[in-house]
Amino acid sequence: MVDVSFELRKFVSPEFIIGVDARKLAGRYAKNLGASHVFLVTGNNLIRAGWVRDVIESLDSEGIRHTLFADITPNPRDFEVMNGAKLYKEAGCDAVVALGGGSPLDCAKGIGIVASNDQHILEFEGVDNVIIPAPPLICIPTTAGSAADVSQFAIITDTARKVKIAIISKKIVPDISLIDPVPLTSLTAELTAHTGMDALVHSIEAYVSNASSPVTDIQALESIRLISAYLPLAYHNPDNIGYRYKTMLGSLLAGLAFSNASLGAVHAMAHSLGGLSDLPHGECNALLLESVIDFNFEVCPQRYETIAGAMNIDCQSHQESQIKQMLLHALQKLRVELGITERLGDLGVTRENLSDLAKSAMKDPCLATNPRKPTLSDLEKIYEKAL
Ligand SMILES: NC(=O)c1ccc[n+]([C@@H]2O[C@H](COP(=O)([O-])OP(=O)(O)OC[C@H]3O[C@@H](n4cnc5c(N)ncnc54)[C@H](O)[C@@H]3O)[C@@H](O)[C@H]2O)c1
Ligand SMILES: [Fe+2]
Repeated sequence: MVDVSFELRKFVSPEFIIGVDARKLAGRYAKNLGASHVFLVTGNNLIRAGWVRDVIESLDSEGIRHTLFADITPNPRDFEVMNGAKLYKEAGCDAVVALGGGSPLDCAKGIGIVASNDQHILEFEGVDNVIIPAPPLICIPTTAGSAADVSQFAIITDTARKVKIAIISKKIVPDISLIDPVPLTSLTAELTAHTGMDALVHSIEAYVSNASSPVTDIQALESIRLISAYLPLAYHNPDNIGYRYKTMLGSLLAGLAFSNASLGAVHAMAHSLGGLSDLPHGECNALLLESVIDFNFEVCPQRYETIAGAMNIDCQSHQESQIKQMLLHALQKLRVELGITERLGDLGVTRENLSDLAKSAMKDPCLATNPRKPTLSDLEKIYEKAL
């Protein structure tokens, strides 16, 4: 039998440029992609912080027109994508540039596929349901979190069903990602914490995923090392570009890992929570992570021990049960240091919500790669532990 590590595997990633001021290359890369009129998808905080102005100046300097679209909320909604696609067509755009956290980036991915396929965004739910490629897409992430700029995922809220759907397709991998640590300096401490924990959960879930591979393992472990060491430093020193760069690098590596190894129960359950109660995605992940590890640990203790090692926890000569407690304790300490101390109950989730939350998490495609297969009642219990 062939060792599972030698099996043929395929990986997708966009072309990416990483470094200080990468955002200012938007015009040059849009020109390389043949753009003449860019649809610029972003959010109001990014306009206020001045990052959008930098991108517009860069487009102007190459003689590229733009139409601005910033009518987007966190946990982007289906109708926001549809409105954007309508405006894209009416304005006669031929490329998309997205600047923001995961929400504008995912919305931009959605706008692209709706515009090229003339379908409703919710029809693309699931794996490989995009037929016609989207127009050229350049992404500029402003959080060290979602890594939507390198992933083959887009997460959109189905407002009728109150769930977040996952669209997973090679056709929504951006063409270019311009990864710049500078925009991270306008993140509040709370956003730094939430988005950074999202990135850490990406790498942990990719590493224990049952679709992990030697390539994604290297990316995930280095990402865990970088984020656990530098996220607290960036949180306490928000203007330090060096620390911001390390968290951005950690987020990029996590993105490459999870885009190709997929995620797990934390994300399935966080999508369900975000759809029902519109809570910040990273915060949902942070509040569920320890309970999910408590559930998963027994099926892959070695993997979790390696994660603990990457977090600089000295596990040598400890038994499995002790290692589990040491890892959970270190994650709790990190979460508290980052000011994430509330519980799901404090955020308005009630016992009556648990059954619906568990039902919709059961249907999320991220659950398929969780190392331990949960039942509906397992998921309810995990939510309950975090309540
Ligand atoms: N596509 C994927 O692969 C993927 C992966 C993980 C999460 N997601 C999705 O991404 C979304 C979360 O994205 P996110 O956590 O990056 O945040 P976000 O885009 O939802 O933004 C959250 C808040 O941060 C603000 N913000 C973002 N960058 C800022 C900056 N540099 N300065 C000041 N304010 C800033 C935004 O204006 C917003 O108010 C969720 O919908 C989640 O489901 C997608
Ligand atoms: Fe995420």
